[in-house]
Amino acid sequence: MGAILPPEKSCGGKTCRTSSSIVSARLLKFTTPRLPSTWGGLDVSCDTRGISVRAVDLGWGPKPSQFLVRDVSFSIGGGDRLAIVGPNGAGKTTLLRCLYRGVAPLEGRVEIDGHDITDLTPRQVARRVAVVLQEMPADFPFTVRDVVLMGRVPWREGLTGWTDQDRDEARHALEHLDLLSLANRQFSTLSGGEKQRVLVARALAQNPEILILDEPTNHLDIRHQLEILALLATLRLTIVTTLHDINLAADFATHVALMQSGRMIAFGHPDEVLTDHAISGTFGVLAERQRMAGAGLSRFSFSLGSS
Ligand SMILES: Nc1ncnc2c1ncn2[C@@H]1O[C@H](COP(=O)(O)OP(=O)(O)OP(=O)(O)O)[C@@H](O)[C@H]1O
Repeated sequence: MGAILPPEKSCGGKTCRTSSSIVSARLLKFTTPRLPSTWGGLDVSCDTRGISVRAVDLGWGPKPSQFLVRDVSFSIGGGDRLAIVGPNGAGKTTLLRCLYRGVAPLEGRVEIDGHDITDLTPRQVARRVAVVLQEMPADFPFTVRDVVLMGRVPWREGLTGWTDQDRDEARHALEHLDLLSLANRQFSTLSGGEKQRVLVARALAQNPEILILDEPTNHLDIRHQLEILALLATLRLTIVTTLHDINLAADFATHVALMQSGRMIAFGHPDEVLTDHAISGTFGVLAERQRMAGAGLSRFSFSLGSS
């Protein structure tokens, strides 16, 4: 199946070939078992590239006698998309925290672009890694534009105000997430799905090389789930995301990590990791991959049978 290449356009003074917004992301078919690899050759900030992420024997817990994740090792390259899947409480969010330096590992290390993340300053990390978490700020007395501009904080020098570049990057991100019409709305008045898109826009305004997301499809209806993942799949960033929807993970990711009880029990290509046997055993359900008529599509169906 051929890739759909959006036309080149000028945005923020740069020429980019990118899905110009989430609206055009709607054109991207998200029903294929695997996104065509050429879709990964597009980006939002036009000149950004993803960088590698490596975890080596990683372990963390609130105290040394209580590890919540342990012995986690994996490696992905620049521009790869890793989906972390697993049951509730498996340690997915905890692993993400280690990856963006939200906590310091008790064991092992995380490397980005070959550098131990603990050797980098918080600002250096913030310039390379953007994070979209599940928790939403409740009463946030800022407009959508202000929230997205906050993504530019790591790039601010001293006490200077926002630069033209900051405003351009924020506008660029708003445009890509189809949020320009909401730019002057108070963030607190938005729906859950709209807030989610704003937080993704804020992360993109940060101009990161790695984007880490915790359940980015939470709060989104089916259409917006497909749109946001299709948009993310066009980025040239390295993406690490947790996803509860196995079918979305299979479609979106170049790599899948399966977590159970704080351990990464499988890592690799989605077809290798997401097998009936592995999903059934890990989630305690009866999972069955069903081939769909035409186009070589397949989908998991789930039931509460004995696994
Ligand atoms: N700071 C902490 N102190 C003690 N226990 C914690 C802490 N943080 C998380 N946990 C526990 O560790 C386990 C893993 O939590 P985590 O949020 O990483 O799981 P998850 O796989 O992301 O779950 P979910 O799919 O429900 O979001 C859970 O049982 C959680 O209650």
